[in-house]
Amino acid sequence: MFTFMSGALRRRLIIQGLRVNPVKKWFSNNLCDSDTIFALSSGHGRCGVAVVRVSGPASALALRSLAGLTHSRTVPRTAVLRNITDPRSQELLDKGLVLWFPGPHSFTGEDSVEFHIHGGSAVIRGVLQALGSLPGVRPAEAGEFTRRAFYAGKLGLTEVEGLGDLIHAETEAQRRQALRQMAGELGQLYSNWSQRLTRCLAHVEAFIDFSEDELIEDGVLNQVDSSVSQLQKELERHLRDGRRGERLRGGVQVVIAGATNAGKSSLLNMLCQRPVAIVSPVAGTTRDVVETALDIGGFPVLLSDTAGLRDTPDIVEREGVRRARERVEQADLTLVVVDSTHLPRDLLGVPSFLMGQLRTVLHSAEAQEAALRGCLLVLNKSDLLAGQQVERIQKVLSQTEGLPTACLLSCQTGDGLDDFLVVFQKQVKTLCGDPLSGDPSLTQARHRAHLQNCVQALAQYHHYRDLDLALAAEGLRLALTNLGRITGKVGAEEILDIIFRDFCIGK
Ligand SMILES: Nc1nc2c(ncn2[C@@H]2O[C@H](COP(=O)(O)OP(=O)(O)OP(=O)(O)O)[C@@H](O)[C@H]2O)c(=O)[nH]1
Ligand SMILES: [K+]
Ligand SMILES: [Mg+2]
Repeated sequence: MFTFMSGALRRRLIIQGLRVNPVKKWFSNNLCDSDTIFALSSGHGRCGVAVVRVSGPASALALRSLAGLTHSRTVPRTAVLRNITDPRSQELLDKGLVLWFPGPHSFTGEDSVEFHIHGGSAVIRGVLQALGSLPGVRPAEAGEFTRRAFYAGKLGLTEVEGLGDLIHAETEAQRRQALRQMAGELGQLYSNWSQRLTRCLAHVEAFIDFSEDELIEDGVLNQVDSSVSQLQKELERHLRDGRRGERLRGGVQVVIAGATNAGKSSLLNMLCQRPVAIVSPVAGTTRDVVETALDIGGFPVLLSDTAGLRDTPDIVEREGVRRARERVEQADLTLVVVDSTHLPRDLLGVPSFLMGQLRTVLHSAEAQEAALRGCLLVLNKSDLLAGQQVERIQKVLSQTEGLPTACLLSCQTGDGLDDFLVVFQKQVKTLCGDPLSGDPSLTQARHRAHLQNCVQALAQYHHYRDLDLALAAEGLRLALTNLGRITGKVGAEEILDIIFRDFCIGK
């Protein structure tokens, strides 16, 4: 469309900082990239095989010194079984597999070597010390391999984060989400938005520069308007995801709450299958928040048991109750536990009794609809009910509207546990969403903040569009900067520092 744009305008865009990459400056200020680095890349502790990774210009030297291989005569990316010796003493350290990855076709983009050795601590120490004795070779800092890969353009920031998440993934669903992000789907989504925005900005700039000379077709700005509105819609939809991706990454916060002695700690112990919390007939046993991580059908859950809610003169218990309330406020899902032997004998009174319990736990006069959706009722101690009572209660509940799903169970006998788990899993799954379907999810608060700024900046465009086109363009530029911060195209030093700091050595 604007073939004339290539000259002056493009230069201006570059001067205004759109293509300048501050990452480079930051990198050279902070770490010396001419060093060759090494680290144990497999886990610590005794194991069958350990992987030691080397990256940087002296990798060929490491290959020759420890494995007696000349890089030019070694087949790239192919394992060879070699004696591994200490170059200082020529002492045999181990016999293992050696792989040569000449740059740029390596993870970091630099020359790299991998030593797959036996996992004993003396073997590992010997090889690491031998590498450290070579000139220009030093131990890697946390996350340095990934940092180099990022710098070499092998990974975008969202992919780096995906890789970090993959390393830390503990459940199936977390692994799926992380793999998807690492493969670049989230990065692609954001890059696509960036490209569209860049185009919009270029058109507005062109309009500013050339419309007076009538070199520009009418309707260009209208086109930009509709592209920006469309982008806004997509961004807002992406943001309106109910925090599913972030929840799946960090774990669903599930809080067990209710009156004292309802059996909250018993429920926690039953779900974890170990005695995490103290159970006793003494009301007010639990005071601290007791937290454990669980895998519920492939989804991560952080389950917290809390102090029983009651008024008490005991200051320690009162603090426990305060903490319990705080947790309930922050919870994604609250399991409200009720001692079912306390249900009114007249079953018609059951719904209003339960509503009263919910109000106490959720701490609002109206147990609001939204709060109720994040709730499950657990009617515990069903073993103490007379035979037909269970069915009668279930019947009343099935005919009542406006209450959250209720499950009758016994933490003593395990009756009703399977049905409860089905309901529980379903709720957790809804809260996390399916990591494989639809657009990839937003996984980090960092992305959310930048995207929100981006939406605001787009609003700035609309606001100034008819008042001052230069300010409107500034809105687009700001939006673009924020998208760039997510993918690392516009590097802010602090962001990079945080991301790489969270990595382990050797990754
Ligand atoms: N019969 C029966 N007893 C139960 C059941 N669940 C818990 N109990 C008993 O109820 C008492 C209280 O159980 P806890 O799990 O300590 O109750 P809690 O809600 O954690 O109590 P606080 O921490 O004091 O608020 C204990 O004596 C448990 O053995 C159940 O399903 N059936
Ligand atoms: K108790
Ligand atoms: Mg307890």
